[in-house]
Amino acid sequence: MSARDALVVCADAALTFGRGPTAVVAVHGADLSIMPGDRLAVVGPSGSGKSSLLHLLAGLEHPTSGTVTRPGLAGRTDIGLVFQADSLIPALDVAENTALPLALAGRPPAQTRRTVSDALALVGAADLADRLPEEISGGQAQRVAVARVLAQEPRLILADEPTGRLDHATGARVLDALLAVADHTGAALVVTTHDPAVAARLPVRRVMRDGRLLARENTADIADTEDCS
Ligand SMILES: Nc1ncnc2c1ncn2[C@@H]1O[C@H](COP(=O)(O)OP(=O)(O)OP(=O)(O)O)[C@@H](O)[C@H]1O
Repeated sequence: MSARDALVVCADAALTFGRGPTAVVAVHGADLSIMPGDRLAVVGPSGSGKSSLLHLLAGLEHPTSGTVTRPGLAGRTDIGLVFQADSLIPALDVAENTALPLALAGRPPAQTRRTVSDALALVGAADLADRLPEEISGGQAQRVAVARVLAQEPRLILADEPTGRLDHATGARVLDALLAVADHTGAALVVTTHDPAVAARLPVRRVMRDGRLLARENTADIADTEDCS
């Protein structure tokens, strides 16, 4: 696969918040390519710049210097985002929340219904379809957020601390759902986490420390982050 096949390419991409003496460099010149089918964990302690890097990949932030390009993506709809929590719309039930990207894209309701029920079944949330977000647990809500991404069929899934507020067992189910959805759709998957156990579920790991993206699969550094959540 060549660089032209990359979904996203960060070339010396930096992100600084503010100016002058109070400026915070959240990401120092990061070089990173996300290729189709990649499964990548970005692991590091709180404040190390993981979310900022993910926002650069997603185009939610523009690099202060360097570049972020998306040669292999047609547009924002090719990117599915999963955040830490609270991403469901309270007034919509689980099925409606899952259908939202499709409804916004103008997909016919009959086709949407089938996709939504398949997506909810894949993440183990089929029985929650009629419930409101306030009637389900945090872990269930995260699985619904993952189902919503599945319905969107993106080429790249970016998940920012998707298990951050969950206990280990619940977090593991959310990660199962993310991996199942990535496998089902063939999407590349990038997960940020401060939890080495979550990072260990993905085949490639990059450590972030003080805004710097360290070398691939540096397991000693991953172990070092264990107490830094
Ligand atoms: N909008 C912002 N304005 C100013 N500084 C910011 C902003 N967003 C992030 N930062 C700073 O950038 C640095 C990196 O933050 P970031 O949220 O990317 O780290 P993180 O590793 O994702 O941490 P966490 O796991 O706590 O979310 C931190 O010093 C943070 O305070």
